[in-house]
Amino acid sequence: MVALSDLLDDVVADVDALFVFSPSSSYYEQFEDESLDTPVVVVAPENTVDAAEYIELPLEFDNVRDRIRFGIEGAMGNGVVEEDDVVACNVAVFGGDHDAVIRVRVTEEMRSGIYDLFANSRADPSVIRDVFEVAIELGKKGQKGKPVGALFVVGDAGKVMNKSRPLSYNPFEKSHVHVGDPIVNVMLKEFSRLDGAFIISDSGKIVSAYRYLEPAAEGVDIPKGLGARHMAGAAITRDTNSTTIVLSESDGLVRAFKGGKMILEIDPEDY
Ligand SMILES: Nc1ncnc2c1ncn2[C@@H]1O[C@H](COP(=O)(O)OP(=O)(O)OP(=O)(O)O)[C@@H](O)[C@H]1O
Ligand SMILES: [Mn+2]
Repeated sequence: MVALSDLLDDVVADVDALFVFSPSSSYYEQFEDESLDTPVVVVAPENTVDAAEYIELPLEFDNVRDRIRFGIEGAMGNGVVEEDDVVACNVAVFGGDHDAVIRVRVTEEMRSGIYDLFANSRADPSVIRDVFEVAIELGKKGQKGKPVGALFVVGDAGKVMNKSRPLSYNPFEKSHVHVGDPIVNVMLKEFSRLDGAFIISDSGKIVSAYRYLEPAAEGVDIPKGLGARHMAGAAITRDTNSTTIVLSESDGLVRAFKGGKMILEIDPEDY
C-alpha cells in the first residue's frame, strides 16, 4: 500500500535543482531554509524575493511546458544546470497557488534559442512572442493550404527602414496597427504572399510591409543552403539592433537571427 505522499517523493527524489516559478515572498521563505541541500532557482518576471539563482521570465507563458522549458533554458545558459541534470519544477498550472511539481530531465534539445530570443532582444518580449506566433501559425497552416515564406524584422525600425527600400506601396503607411491584434494577424498572413519583409517597431507597430532589405552581408555566417531571404534576414540583424524571425517556404522551418547569427531553428509542427 502506498501513501499518497510517496508519489511526490518519487517526483522529487535525487533532483539536482528545484525550480520555483513566480513565488510570493511568503511562499519562497520556506525554501530559504539552509537545511534544504538542493539549489533553488527562481523563475519569475521580477526577482522580488531576492533569490540568489534567478531567471527572468519576460512573459507569462500560459503553456506550462513552454514556461518550464524557458526557465530551464535560461538556467542552462547561466550554467546553473546542465544536460542530464534532473530538476523538479514547482508551478501554478491553474493560476494562483502553486499546485504542481513536475520532474524534468534537462536535455541539450532544450537549448532551442528561445530564451535568447526573448530575453536579449531590444523589442518588447510580448512583441517578439506575437510575431513568433504568427510565424509558427503560418508555418503550420500555410496560406490557403500552400506553404509560404515570411520575413519579419522586429525592433530598431528606423534604422531598418534606412537599410531597406520599398518594393511596392506600403499597405501600413497611415495605419497604426500593432502585432497581436487579431485583425492584424490576418493581415500579416494575407500579405505574407507578397515579396519582401515586414518591419515592426520595438513596441509592435507595423511600420511597413514589402521592404527589400539591403544590409551589408559581410561577416554574416549562417548555415549553408539558406537563400536570399535568410541571408538578408540575418545580415540586417548585424547592421541594426533588430531581431528577425523567418519562415522558410522551402523547408517550413522558423528561424530567428540576432547579431548576424542564427539563434533559433524550430519546426512549427513540433511547437
Ligand atoms: N533582401 C531581401 N529583402 C527582403 N526580402 C527578400 C530579400 N531577398 C529575398 N527576399 C524574399 O525572399 C523570397 C525567397 O527568396 P529565396 O528563395 O532566395 O530565399 P530563401 O532564403 O531560400 O527562402 P525560402 O526558404 O523561403 O525559399 C523572395 O521571393 C523575396 O520575397
Ligand atoms: Mn528559396
